[in-house]
Amino acid sequence: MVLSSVLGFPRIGKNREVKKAVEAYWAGKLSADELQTAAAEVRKWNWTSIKAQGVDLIPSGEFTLYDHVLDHSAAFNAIPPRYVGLGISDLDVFFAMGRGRQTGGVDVPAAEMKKWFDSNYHYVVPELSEQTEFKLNYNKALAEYKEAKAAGVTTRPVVLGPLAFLILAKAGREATPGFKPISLLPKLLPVYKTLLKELKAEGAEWVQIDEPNLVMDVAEQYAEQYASAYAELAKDAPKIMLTTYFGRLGSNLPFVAKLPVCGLHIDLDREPGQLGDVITAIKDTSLVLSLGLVSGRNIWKTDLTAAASLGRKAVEALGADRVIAATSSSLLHTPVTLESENKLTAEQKDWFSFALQKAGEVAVLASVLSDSQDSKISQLLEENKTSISKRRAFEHNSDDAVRKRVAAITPEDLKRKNPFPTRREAQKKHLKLPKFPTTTIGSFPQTKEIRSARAQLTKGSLTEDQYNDFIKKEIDSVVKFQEDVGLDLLVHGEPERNDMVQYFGEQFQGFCFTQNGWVQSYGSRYVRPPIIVSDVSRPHPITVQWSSYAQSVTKKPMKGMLTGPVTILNWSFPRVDVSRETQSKQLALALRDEVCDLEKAGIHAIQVDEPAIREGLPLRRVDWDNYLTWAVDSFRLATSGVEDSTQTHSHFCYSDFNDIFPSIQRLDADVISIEASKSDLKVLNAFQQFGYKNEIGPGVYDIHSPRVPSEQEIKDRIKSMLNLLPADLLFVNPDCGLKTRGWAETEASLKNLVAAARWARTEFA
Ligand code: MET
Ligand SMILES: [Zn+2]
Repeated sequence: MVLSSVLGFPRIGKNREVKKAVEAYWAGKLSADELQTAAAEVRKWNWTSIKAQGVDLIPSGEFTLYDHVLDHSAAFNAIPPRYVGLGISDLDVFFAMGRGRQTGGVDVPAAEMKKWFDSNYHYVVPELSEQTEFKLNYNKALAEYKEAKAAGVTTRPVVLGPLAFLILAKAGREATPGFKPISLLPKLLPVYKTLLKELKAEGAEWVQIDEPNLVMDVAEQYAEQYASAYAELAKDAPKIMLTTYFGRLGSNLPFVAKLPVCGLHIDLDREPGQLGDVITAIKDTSLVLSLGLVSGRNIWKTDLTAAASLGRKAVEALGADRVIAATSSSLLHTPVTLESENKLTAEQKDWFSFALQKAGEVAVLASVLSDSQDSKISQLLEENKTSISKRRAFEHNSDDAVRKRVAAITPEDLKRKNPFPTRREAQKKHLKLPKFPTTTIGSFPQTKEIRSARAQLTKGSLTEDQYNDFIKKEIDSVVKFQEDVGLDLLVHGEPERNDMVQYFGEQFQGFCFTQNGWVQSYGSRYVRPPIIVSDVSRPHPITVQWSSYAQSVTKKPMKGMLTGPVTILNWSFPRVDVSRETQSKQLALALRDEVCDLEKAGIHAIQVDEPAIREGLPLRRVDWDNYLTWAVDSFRLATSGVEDSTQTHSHFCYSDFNDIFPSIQRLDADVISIEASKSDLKVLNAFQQFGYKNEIGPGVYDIHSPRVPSEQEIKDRIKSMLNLLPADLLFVNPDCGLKTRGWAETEASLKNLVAAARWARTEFA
């Protein structure tokens, strides 16, 4: 019989219970016990709900209060020395690593965060060195397996594999130069062995071990380590389901097929084409093949008929007992349940399926593949066929004007009028910025008042006019604040935006929105990605009224603020009937009109944020060029309609530039701001090495943490930046927007930032 399985479930709670509990705990309003109780309730709801959908293999252990990679670091005692001996509880150490801590005499920044493969989820990067002493501080997989059992649900525990853990890790500050985390594999394996042995002793039949790096080029060089590690682990463990996702095994398949595990999971949502090769490679083994047929990354209802016909190939070749119908990856990238949506039309609701509905889909698929004679199953399959054909009919309704405009794009549309040096002179005259100009990345604290005004507008208790007046007052005070603090290039603060992507989606044609479609981005930060459902266009100017209002209340230059085409695409749930490239170009054209309108309205610095360009990078290098070409072209299409004197900015919240540097250069933004505060400044070497000539603002402090950087810290930062970058190219700014911060720390931090920039002006005059 074909079994069904879910690889992981959203850990945020149906009503964002986890966010609420975690933040209440941080605020001192909830005790640690109360927090754990709230978390346990969410876990129980997840398990019992997945079970009620008829799923056979239900995940446990992947739940987290912050990040699942951080859970592993904490459980394995991979705690960097700066978080040890602080005299705080283990739970607080865990949160200190995730978000930094600055209370009661303790002052530690957060550990580095990175994007999880090509998703918008961020994990906390493990930091290892020769001194790391792995031990199993606690067995989370075991604890949650038992907890589920007590709740009446038998689960398949999930752990992140040892190779993944080490490949995702970085060398800590204590490590000697040249240290490679992977060298710790022999020291780490005993911990995994204990963990797995305990699971087995407790009766766990299967364990899901995630090794997502197996879909990347990097895995090939570790073929031997995978082999020896799994040979070791398989000795005394539940049956291991080696789990890959987000891509194809490709060249790694030959060695993966030989690993001594009991099952292999592959992603057929992203890479349906790999099924044939995988079947051939494992046919003569006894491996169980888990088919990722239901997308863990998107929200479209699965075409069950198509999925079943793909699945049938595996059943025919391997037999039903060796096949599992599964989600392609963990469902943590999808919202919890469609049941929470009351505003979507019946037509729209019928297009989608969220995590809980996807659990139902794998159960139906497994029944179909097992040739179930159950009339309920055939009825569900028929209903699914009807939904899918209705959606196809909708998809065929295109916006011809938009399609024609995309088809008519010429190389000239992608070019500024003159090269950067010429533009720079024009901009200097126009903007009159001092040396080491200070600016921010755009957003200022999104306070309770702002959120409540927005909620009142939605409810109708504030009229549109009242709301607009409120936003204007907000802009007044943010502008005044920046003048008082002494910043040079101002922003309006983005108070009108619920989210940098959602806001634009709401103004564009072609999007649809959920009320509760929250997805975890990092820690307790969740986003609600818009859904692109049809061709995209801009029916009217969007930000012009706010930016020009802001400019009207100050003499200092105002920077307009837009979200870039690639980021809007990557942070939305895209269509699957049209290529991402086409969707990106449609967005770029809509934004190009907005950029030109801003310029016409007297805004001469315009920032188009592309923080998501990098995470959209395909996982295999051979696929990079194609993506980078259309991604960079989209940015250029959006930004190149302006005069030389208009300064274009872009912003990225990451710092690993080396491998995509030529593309960053090809964006040809006049100024870019990047994250450089949490990582060391090695990143700037690339700018030096590649001869980057445009202006650049490497973030001087980390805004993801409430910690206030001292003036001295920022001066030191600037000083070390100047070792690598010419003084006349340097902007001074934080490393990202301030929307998640409070006013008190924002004011203190920016005052220090301005003071440090002023010091630099005299010091390096
Ligand atoms: C995630 S990048 C954020 C950029 C945006 N302009 C902001 O300041 O919030
Ligand atoms: Zn950012």
